[in-house]
Parts: sequence; structure tokens; C-alpha cells
Amino acid sequence: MDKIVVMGAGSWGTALAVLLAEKGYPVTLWEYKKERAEKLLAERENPLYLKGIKFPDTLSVTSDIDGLLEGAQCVVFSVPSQVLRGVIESISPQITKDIVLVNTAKGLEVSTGMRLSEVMKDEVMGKFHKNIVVLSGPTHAEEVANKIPSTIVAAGNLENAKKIQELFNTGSFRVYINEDIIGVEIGGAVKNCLAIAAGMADGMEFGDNTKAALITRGIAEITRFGVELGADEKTFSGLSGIGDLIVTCASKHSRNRHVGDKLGKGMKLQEILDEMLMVAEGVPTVKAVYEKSKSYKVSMPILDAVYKVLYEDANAKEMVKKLMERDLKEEFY
Ligand SMILES: NC(=O)c1ccc[n+]([C@@H]2O[C@H](COP(=O)([O-])OP(=O)(O)OC[C@H]3O[C@@H](n4cnc5c(N)ncnc54)[C@H](O)[C@@H]3O)[C@@H](O)[C@H]2O)c1
Ligand SMILES: O=P(O)(O)OC[C@H](O)CO
Repeated sequence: MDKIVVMGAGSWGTALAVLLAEKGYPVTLWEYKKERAEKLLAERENPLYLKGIKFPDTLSVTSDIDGLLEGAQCVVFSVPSQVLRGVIESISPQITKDIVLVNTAKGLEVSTGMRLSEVMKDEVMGKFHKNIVVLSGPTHAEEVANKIPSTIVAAGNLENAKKIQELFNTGSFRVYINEDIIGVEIGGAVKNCLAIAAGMADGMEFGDNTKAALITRGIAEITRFGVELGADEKTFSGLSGIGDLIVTCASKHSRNRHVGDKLGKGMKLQEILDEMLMVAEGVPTVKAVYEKSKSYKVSMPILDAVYKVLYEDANAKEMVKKLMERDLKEEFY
């Protein structure tokens, strides 16, 4: 690889850029704020998001868009889902058909309900859609950057997924492949919404039983939704399904679980978001999933409850009572 561009210098973009640069690839990390890009270059680390992780010599930083993709063979997107379209639009004239585009953001676009690879296809006019790969799984940036053994899935057509598997794989970052883009994207997007519910349970000081219930019934909801959208059911028992749901519902690093925790303790959503430096993708995505699940007639009671607490000011404890008192049913149907 002669050049890899990583768009987005938050926690995940920085962790992935460092991982690739440590493998010896020339990497350009793009940050949209000029003063922040200059600070990253001067300090050769990103103390705001990943304190103590030094930038290898092969990593450069810029906020320039002009000529950014010149000579690049791979572009990795690590910006929040709701700004992805605008970011791709800004570089779209520079995207040639040989460049592999890798999305690592997790969410659905609220204004269209699209999966993010659909947004990407839309922006490159469908011409290069075979070159779109989704990289998703249970991987908090803080742990990946500190070389804690982690696993992830590259989803796309076999040829490109294999390229990305080899590009990113390291001794502490093991990359699997899967051709089911829909399943991998839906798992990564919807788990963030369910993790808000798990956080609420923590905030209300419920126990391990509740957490296990939310994870297990949560993956049932994600699977029903994904299969209806065309995903392969078995993807949800994999890393980007149950794997990512477990890590996000349980981890001290999770921003989505954190939002839920504060809601469960009685804080208002806007207050919580105002205090946060990082994006919590479940907050916008729950809107898109709520709308889409209604139009596809998929039953998602936990997701509905999260939506109502976030956007209709419902009381979290009341929603738990309602969930527990629903009509009794069989476990699988
Ligand atoms: N942090 C993780 O552990 C992790 C792991 C896997 C996937 N992801 C996903 O990666 C994506 C990015 O997450 P993150 O954790 O790096 O977020 P973050 O909050 O740490 O950083 C977000 C980045 O996006 C940039 N940004 C914000 N608004 C922008 C705009 N309008 N235009 C361009 N850039 C903008 C910010 O400057 C920042 O660099 C999310 O979809 C997240 O779900 C994160
Ligand atoms: O911190 P969260 O909750 O946004 O989750 C980050 C990653 O998606 C975990 O795989």
C-alpha cells in the first residue's frame, strides 16, 4: 500500500490510523478542524481521545481536502454516522474506481433510514460499490490502541474483504471476513440503541439478571429486524452481532451505555450530551430504527422503550414495568 487515508481523528480513527502506521503503511489522518489537526501534528499524539498513544513516523495529519486522495489505495471513514454523507461528498470527486472505501462508523442515517454503505453508494453514484467494505465488531478504541487482543469483521465482496482483512490484521487485532454486509451493518448500528437500555438498567441499579435479559432479548430484536432487511440470521451470532452487543452493554468505555446510565439516574438527554466529548451513535440511530421497524412491522419492544425515554420523555422505570407486564409469549417464534 502506498497510501491510506483515515477520515476522522476521533478515538476510532486515531486508533486505526496508528495501527496501520505501526504496520509500516504511510497513513494520512484527516481531521476536519484545522487547529486540531495542527495540534495533533505538533504533539504527535491525540490526548483528547487517546492519551499516551504515540504517532508512528509514517503517520501524518492534515485538515486539507485538496489532493487528499492523491496516490491513495484505501480510504477509511471513522466519522459520526450523521456526518458521513457530507464527508464523502467533500472528497467524492477524488474517489477513483480502484480505491477501496472502508466504513467503520456504526449507525443508520436518520434523514433517510439508510445503512451507511448505502449512503456511501449514493455518494459515489453506485459506480464503485463493489469496493465498499464495512469493518465492525467488539472493538473499543482504548483497548485496540493498547494492543489488548481484539477481533473484528471485514464485510464486503470476498476480494475486497480479504484485502482489508490482511491490511488491518495484527497480532492483537484479528480480522475475520463475512460477505453479509447488511447483517454486519445492522448488528453494529442497532447494538448501540440496546446498550442505552443496558446503561439505564445500570443507572437504576438493577442487577446482572437484567443485563443478561437485555442482551439476550436485545439480540432477538436485532436479529428479527436484520433478517427482515435481508441479513443472514447467523451473522447476529457473530462478532458484529452478539459480540458487539455484549461489549457495548458491559464496557466501562461505552458511550452508549454511559448515556443510558445517566438517563437511568434521572438526567435529561440534552444535559448528558452537552457533557460528552464523544459521539453516542445510539441516540440518533434509535430514531431511524424506530421508524424503520414500524414500516417493516418488526416487533422491537426494548428499542421502542429506549426511543420513548429519549424522545418522548417517558420515565425509564415506567417503561421497565410496561416491558415486564406485556402479554406472555414463547421464547422463540
Ligand atoms: N470509539 C470506538 O471505540 C469505536 C469503535 C468502533 C466503531 N466506532 C464508530 O466510529 C465512529 C466514530 O467514533 P469515534 O469513537 O471515533 O467518535 P469520537 O467522538 O471519538 O470522534 C468523532 C470524530 O469525528 C469528527 N467529526 C465530528 N463532526 C464532524 C464533521 N461534521 N465533519 C467531520 N468530522 C467530524 C470529530 O472531530 C472527531 O474526530 C462512530 O460511528 C462509532 O460508532 C467507534
Ligand atoms: O462506546 P460505544 O458505545 O460507542 O461503542 C463503541 C464501539 O462500537 C464498540 O465496538
